[in-house]
Amino acid sequence: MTDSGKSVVAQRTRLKICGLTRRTDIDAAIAAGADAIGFVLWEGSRRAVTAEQLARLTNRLPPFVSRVGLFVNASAQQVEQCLPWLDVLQFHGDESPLDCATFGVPWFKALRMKQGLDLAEQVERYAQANALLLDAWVPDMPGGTGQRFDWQRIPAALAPSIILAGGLTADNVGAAIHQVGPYAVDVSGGVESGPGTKSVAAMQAFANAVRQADATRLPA
Ligand SMILES: O=C(O)c1ccccc1N[C@@H]1O[C@H](COP(=O)(O)O)[C@@H](O)[C@H]1O
Repeated sequence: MTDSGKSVVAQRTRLKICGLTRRTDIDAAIAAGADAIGFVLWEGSRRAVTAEQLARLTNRLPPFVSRVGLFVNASAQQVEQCLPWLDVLQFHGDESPLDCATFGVPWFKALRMKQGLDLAEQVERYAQANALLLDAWVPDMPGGTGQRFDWQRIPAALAPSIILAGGLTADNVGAAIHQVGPYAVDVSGGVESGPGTKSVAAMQAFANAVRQADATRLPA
């Protein structure tokens, strides 16, 4: 029970697989059990897709799989042209809360965990976000670096609402779930076979590791 008297139900960890560029990889990600699939709409990425590719890649997906569009300091026009094919927006740049909320679509704000970042201040600043995504900080890189950060920096009270990202792999995601207990985990580089392409085996191994961790942490 919480202080408010509401019971807290431990939930399974949601899974987002990001940086998809091929329909075969999307089908395999969904078959592995992804709740959300991510598309990088920032041309600086080796995983970038255009709005035209996004439209093709998301055609006739099964229901209940969220399509997430990742942007880095994009113009409103760039975001708007992708909206018909997206359920959620993920912002990885210097977007203000107003920039993020302007489209009337659920959104995440990525926070890069630079040393000295005042996380409490950022949580307050982006209070209207549907979720905060925590990623590693690497100089001059907006994200997707394959680097981890120190998970001990995540306050326990914040953990159940965050999306944990940054350097996750099938080998470390179980420990991450046990240590942090995030709402969701997000992986890109850790399930790749090459620049912008995914490994079916790695996606399955990652999803299995998430389920395995949940099986040992949640009530049967
Ligand atoms: O994937 C990218 O190329 C990317 C580019 C710019 C910002 C974010 C990007 N990816 C996101 O970064 C995190 C962590 O990725 P990784 O697992 O460490 O490779 C994740 O949310 C990706 O969606």
